[in-house]
Amino acid sequence: MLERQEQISQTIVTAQQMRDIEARIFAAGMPVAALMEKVAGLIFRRVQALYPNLQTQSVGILTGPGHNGGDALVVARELHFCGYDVKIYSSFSKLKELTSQHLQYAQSLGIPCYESIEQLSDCDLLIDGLFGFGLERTLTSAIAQAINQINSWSKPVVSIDLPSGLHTDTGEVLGTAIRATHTFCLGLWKLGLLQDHALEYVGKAELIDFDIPLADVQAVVGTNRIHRITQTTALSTLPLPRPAVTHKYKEGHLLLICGSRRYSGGAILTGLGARVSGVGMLSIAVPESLKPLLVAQLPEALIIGCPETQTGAIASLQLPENTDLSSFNAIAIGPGLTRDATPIVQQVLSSDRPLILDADGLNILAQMGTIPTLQKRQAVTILTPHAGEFKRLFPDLPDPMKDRVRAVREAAAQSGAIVLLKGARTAIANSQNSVWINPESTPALARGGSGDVLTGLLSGLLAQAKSKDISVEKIVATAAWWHSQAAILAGGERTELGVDAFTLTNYFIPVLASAWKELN
Ligand SMILES: NC(=O)C1=CN([C@@H]2O[C@H](COP(=O)(O)OP(=O)(O)OC[C@H]3O[C@@H](n4cnc5c(N)ncnc54)[C@H](O)[C@@H]3O)[C@@H](O)[C@H]2O)[C@@H](O)CC1
Ligand SMILES: [K+]
Repeated sequence: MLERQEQISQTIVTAQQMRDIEARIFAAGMPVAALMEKVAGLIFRRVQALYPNLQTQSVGILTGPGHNGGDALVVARELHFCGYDVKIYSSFSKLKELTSQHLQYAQSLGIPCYESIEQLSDCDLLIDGLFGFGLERTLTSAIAQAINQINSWSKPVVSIDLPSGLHTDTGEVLGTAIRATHTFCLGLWKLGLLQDHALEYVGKAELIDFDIPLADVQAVVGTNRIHRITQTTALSTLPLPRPAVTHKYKEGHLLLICGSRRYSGGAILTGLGARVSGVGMLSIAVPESLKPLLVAQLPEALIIGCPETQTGAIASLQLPENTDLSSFNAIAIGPGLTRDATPIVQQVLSSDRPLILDADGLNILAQMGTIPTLQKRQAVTILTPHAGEFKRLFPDLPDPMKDRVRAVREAAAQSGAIVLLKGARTAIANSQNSVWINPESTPALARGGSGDVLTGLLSGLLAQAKSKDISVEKIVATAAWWHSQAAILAGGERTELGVDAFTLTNYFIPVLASAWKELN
């Protein structure tokens, strides 16, 4: 049972995939009306649990022409039988048959039904069943006006499946959309709910599991999956527990190349991010003048002072005796480098080591020509851009502000790299078309330096990967999960204003320790 829940919780689908899954269920013999009854019953019970004192208040039911409206009408009927004061808004002349039957029955019970949204203005709670994954065109005229009117009331709204007006895949607002307090996503997570620009409409999202057979999910989504990162997968990917007998070089040797005289903080934060990963050996190459600062902050790390350019960037990598790039399990380059360190980025790109590029590492790569440069690499490359860096790296690809998942997928396919596109819902793709989305985060992370911490953390985990047979994309996903969970914990204790990047690094181990305790 737990395994089923976990698999359902990891799956994200498009509208077409959801349609195909439902088609299989109906073809196997499940009656459409029975499924609607079952799903709406589950929604009704969640509404009751969320709003236990509503019996004295009134509930407005917004119904559209399709089965999303049908679901809402079943909820209306159940609330009515439980003694709730229910009102229905239905303004469509043509309804799907099942929806029409439910409306007819609701009216026969004496539930009032209105064509004007104004009649619901005194309701205490609204249930949004206008459109679900069947919405296919931009909303206009009367229905768009009704939605705008509803939003202007600022009442609690529970949206069924999706806030009406959102595109199921891109999360784009099609004209206008309901701003929900809660969204009860039905059966499987819809992709649009995990796209950045949908978030201000979705409210608190939860999944209503209605027992979709896993075989149908598997048959439709196959290997071309969009994964929702969960605590379970993240924890199973971490290099824990360690073997009883080991030593520091067996637990990963990481090289960070970062910092300049102008930007020394980036090097410190990347180092602190790597520290919390638990990596066995940490070496940090910085311009010579930064060495004392780094030694003071990270006494356990081997700080490599390198010759500097006139501007204070690293001029050449001067590794210790008996060490070359092949001594490291992973290399990360970028934070605080400045573009004057271009030759160093070129040097590490031509190495055969797993490589993480961030910040100026990405800007330098963009100047070199992202795709042709990366196609020459044999070893794994991970890019961690925000939207602006993404556009510089991949100027010809779809705008990451519009459809982040499509953008990151194409970037990975064309470059062969694993691409982590930062955002409120960070999306990660590999060149085999698989995608991972981090479903929880906090705006507390929107400040300078938090990306440097992520780069350090991710690099430290990647360097330790040798000791466990786990795919690199899962490690990237785990780093994104851990990073945001630490920020959520920090934000909960200190408010969203209290999570500067340095403070953030103190929350990684507490958040992990409590998740690990829960598991064991
Ligand atoms: N098929 C089923 O039995 C199940 C369906 N479910 C519900 O059914 C929903 C999907 O149902 P449907 O496929 O009927 O789709 P929807 O209920 O999302 O709406 C589709 C209807 O809206 C119309 N429409 C689309 N865009 C429009 C626009 N811009 N302006 C005006 N009308 C527009 C379409 O012509 C169609 O009649 C899910 O979101 C979910 O709520 C769930 O209950 C699970 C089971
Ligand atoms: K809806």
